Amino acid sequence: MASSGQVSFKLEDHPKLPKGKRIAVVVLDGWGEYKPDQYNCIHVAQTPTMDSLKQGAPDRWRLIRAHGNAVGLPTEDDMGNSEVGHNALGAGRIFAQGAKLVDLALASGKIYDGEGFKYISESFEKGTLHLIGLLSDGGVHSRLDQLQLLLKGASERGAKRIRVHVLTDGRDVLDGSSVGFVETLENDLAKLREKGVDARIASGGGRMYVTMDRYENDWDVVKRGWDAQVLGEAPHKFKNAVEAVKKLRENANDQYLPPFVIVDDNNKAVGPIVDGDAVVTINFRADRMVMLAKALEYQDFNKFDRVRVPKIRYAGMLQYDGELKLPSRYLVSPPEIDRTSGEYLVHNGVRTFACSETVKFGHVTFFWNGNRSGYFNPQMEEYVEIPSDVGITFNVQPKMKALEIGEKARDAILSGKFDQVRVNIPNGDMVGHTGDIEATVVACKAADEAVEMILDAIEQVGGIYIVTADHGNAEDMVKRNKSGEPLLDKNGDLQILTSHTCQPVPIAIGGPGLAPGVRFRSDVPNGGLANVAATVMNLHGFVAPNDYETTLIEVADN
Ligand SMILES: O=C(O)[C@@H](CO)OP(=O)(O)O
Ligand SMILES: [Mn+2]
Ligand SMILES: [Mn+2]
Repeated sequence: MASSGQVSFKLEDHPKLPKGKRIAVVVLDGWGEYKPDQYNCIHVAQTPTMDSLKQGAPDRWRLIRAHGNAVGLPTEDDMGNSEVGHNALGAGRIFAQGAKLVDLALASGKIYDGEGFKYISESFEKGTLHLIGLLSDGGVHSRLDQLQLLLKGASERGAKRIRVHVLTDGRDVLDGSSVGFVETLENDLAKLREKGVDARIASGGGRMYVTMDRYENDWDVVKRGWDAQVLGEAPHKFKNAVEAVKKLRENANDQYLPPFVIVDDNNKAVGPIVDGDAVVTINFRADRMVMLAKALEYQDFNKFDRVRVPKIRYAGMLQYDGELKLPSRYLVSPPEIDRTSGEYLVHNGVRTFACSETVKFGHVTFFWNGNRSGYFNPQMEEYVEIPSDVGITFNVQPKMKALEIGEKARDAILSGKFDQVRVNIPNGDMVGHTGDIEATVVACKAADEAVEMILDAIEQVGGIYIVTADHGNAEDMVKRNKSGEPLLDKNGDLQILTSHTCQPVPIAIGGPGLAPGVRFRSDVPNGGLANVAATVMNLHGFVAPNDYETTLIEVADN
């Protein structure tokens, strides 16, 4: 690719496939393939369009891998997620992802030799080290064991006063598990205190209500976190974090716990962030940390009144946005996802339209383009964001904006202004995360209707479609034992699975513009999301770069 230090973005013509077809690239979020039982909401829902793709031409529908090593995660037990899924879909290669890079940096100790750690450690003598992030072993945004290692490593390297600001999960792990995670953390902090380190939990709140908003859907979420973490103010005050989580769970689940601060005997917050302190946001995943990173780092900031802006040394676990260089300091270098398919295609004349609603908008833009904000070429691309509903859990509005996304995609296809129309349809995932099975069934139906609308438009213009998903979610809503039987909790209730899964996802190609003889190859049995980019490039009439994962399709002579 690289010639004399410069990347050539020119793609070779495909020997058999024509250019100029209009192509819809549809990503169903959280739509895996699993056995058809009553907890498989995709199976229960009426999904005639997706069913017809599956039951249609057998060599134009298959399953691909969307979890573990196939998307650059540390182990085969790691479920897929939107970040790594869309990265793989867009970049056409498998990059070691944040989870893995942080593991390696912690294991080798290199994390402590980097610029980022040196920078924050200059505050250790006089200031407090604050660690803010998601507290679970979900492995999607962060991992408890990484936090534990960092606590140990930082205290061994001079951090004398440490405050942890926890965000409870219940989305990548079972609801209710936050109590156990906070207990574990409290034990670790107690051990540090025995060694003379003044280490405590300072504040907390549920990830979906405090701090971890994304794509600027609702700045109030970040403000609630700021007030607790930085200002030491929250509607709920407790002496002890385990007690806080247990009490607040009486009225909310882990994802939505209201903000709380831990106070001392004088009712004073034990860990506001003040001048001279160091802050690390411990999530490796970008989307739900970027907003807080902006609030912590930007001098000019008007999204909410920060009241007090402490002079701190701030580092992200990773750099979250390569284009914005945000945050400017970080402990571990992010994956260098370069030469994404989006960048190649605009250089080769492919005009692109991308759309989703706010909560998934960055998935088909930012993640698709290798964690990069903005256009490669504004003359060739248009990205449309449909505002998501704010302040609700999506089980009350399970249709979300699927219809609107379908309409926008349809109009973009019919307009003739674009060669690729790319969408993410969020319903299976966003409603699946609520654990509400009935609502998730409604969600899957709505997603299917959006697909139908897009395929109709492709039919009208003689185009091609490629329909796939980024990882599983709605196809399995219960926790199961090894033989696949649903597990009950100690009260005899079903254990609802709010998280993603390790299931494969479907991929289907078709449409009147698909050249005769195009079919899935049989010699890529382990194909995964990273094989999709080369496939899409072929359908646009190009051969993918040599180092891309191989295409899933071939053209049979007939
Ligand atoms: O909501 C999120 O942040 C994750 C789950 O933690 O889901 P997705 O990867 O589908 O965005
Ligand atoms: Mn997703
Ligand atoms: Mn999800």
